[in-house]
Amino acid sequence: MNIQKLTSLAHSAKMRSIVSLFDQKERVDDFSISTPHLHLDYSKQNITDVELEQLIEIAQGVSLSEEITKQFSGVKINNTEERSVLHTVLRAPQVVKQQILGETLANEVEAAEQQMANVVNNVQNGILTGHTGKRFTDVLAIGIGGSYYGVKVSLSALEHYRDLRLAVHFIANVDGGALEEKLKKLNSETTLVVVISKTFTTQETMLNAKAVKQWMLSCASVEEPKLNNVAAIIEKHWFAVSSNIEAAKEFGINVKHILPMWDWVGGRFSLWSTVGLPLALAIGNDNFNKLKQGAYEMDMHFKSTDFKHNMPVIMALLGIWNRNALEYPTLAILPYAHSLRALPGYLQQTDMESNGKSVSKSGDKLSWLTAPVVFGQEGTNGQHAFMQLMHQSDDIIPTDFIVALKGRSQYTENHKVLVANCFAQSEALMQGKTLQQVKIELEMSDLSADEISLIAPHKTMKGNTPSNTLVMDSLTPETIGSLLALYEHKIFVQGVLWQVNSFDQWGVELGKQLGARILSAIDGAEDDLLSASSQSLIARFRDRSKVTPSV
Ligand SMILES: O=P(O)(O)OC[C@H]1O[C@H](O)[C@H](O)[C@@H](O)[C@@H]1O
Repeated sequence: MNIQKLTSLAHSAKMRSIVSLFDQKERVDDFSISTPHLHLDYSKQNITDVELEQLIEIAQGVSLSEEITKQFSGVKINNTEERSVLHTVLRAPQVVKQQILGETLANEVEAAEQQMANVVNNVQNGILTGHTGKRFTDVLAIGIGGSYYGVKVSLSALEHYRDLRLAVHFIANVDGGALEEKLKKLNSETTLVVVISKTFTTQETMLNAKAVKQWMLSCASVEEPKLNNVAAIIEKHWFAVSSNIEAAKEFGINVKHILPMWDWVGGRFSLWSTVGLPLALAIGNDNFNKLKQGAYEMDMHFKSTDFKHNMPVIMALLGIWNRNALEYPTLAILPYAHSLRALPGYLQQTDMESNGKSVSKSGDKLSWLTAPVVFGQEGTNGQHAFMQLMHQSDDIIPTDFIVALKGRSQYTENHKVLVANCFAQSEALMQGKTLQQVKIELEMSDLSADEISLIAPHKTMKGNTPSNTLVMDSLTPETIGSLLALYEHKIFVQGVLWQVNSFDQWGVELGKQLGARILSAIDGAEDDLLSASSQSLIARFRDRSKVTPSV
């Protein structure tokens, strides 16, 4: 990436006000893009036509079009793991699957989709039941990271589409308190369990799965002594989604209940695969397919639209502009929809786990910074908390505002207020309030000149915070599919510009390895290579929890 070019371009941008850019008459039209399900207004970004053109040239300079083609056609762009990155193929029509994957693999994928659709139909129709013949009323999905966030965000976004006979619960955290709280609410006789783990080795997921198995078996032995047949209970109630079929079998899961995953679909992009089972159980096959259709439409837009009118490309370039040219280190995600409350968490994983890197694909140290720190919360709650800092500290925090024009509840007045708050915040963050404006306002009050001088600086707002506003008509499977695919592609484009491998996560791996070492140390193993701080914390824990050495 031509970082010098970016830095020199940013020189004048850093000095000017975003508001002044609106002198250009057609700015709102020129700085907006519509796709079948989404509308992006990026006119409140601190950027001009000319600068955007230069950014597009930078993108062309790293052969972005060719990189897009490589991704969609299955070239192994995840070079450190020698893998293709083909989540997009999962939402494409069968004929495209055949072209990209070849006939045999495409047929396997189709068979897995059919298997999943059958499970959904059979659970919803009461053909698949628990071991006592009762219908399933609850689904407990056990998984973490990419085997959790995508399903979680879509399920809360599409709550209105949920089959009310079936509630879906998640266990991701390894905290036993979370597990206990969840299990208290469940009836083991009518609970279907799905263990989602691509590797089927993730410590948290495996530990939780074992605990839930134990719970289910102990409930059965208390309530129905005659039916205390371990294999039958696990066989009927348990499902697995994994690419490690052997490990799932070993766990005791009925082979017919194991749905395959593919190593060419990364965990954080896997919602479109059989990982979506708990979601499909909740919203039904038709709606799940509509979600995929919405994503596919975004794929088509991304693949076939020139960069200037390409929503993911433009969002990516704006992100690069804010991060590397204007040097803003953070990105706020503010969905003005309670149903999208899980979006910031989901994007923290997809964005930061993908692009939080500092070496290029060929292993060279980069001379620019990559992914911003992503954070956020549902609006309007954030307004009554961290947004104070966004208005008045000297840090500028670029923001994505996301809102649906039509609400889903009967409380139309609430929805109007919600939307008004969304639009008001982007305006306030851009306009700010000068000392002069505050003083004029205060002069209308009873305050003395001295009091005005004292209070006025406290009421000024810096403004000039850039933002995108992403608007959809309403929250539907298609719009949510499009929205998630939009961010997937934005992240991909940024990875290409930053020249990183967006599809590995070695940093997370280190945490996993050290987690195992610390666990052994807690169990009594000597580990002199651990820091004095960690050794002391381990000793304190052993002392307080009376751990008996097992090694
Ligand atoms: O699906 P699993 O194999 O259990 O992996 C779950 C998660 O593990 C790690 O945290 C990875 O960084 C994630 O990308 C992955 O989604």
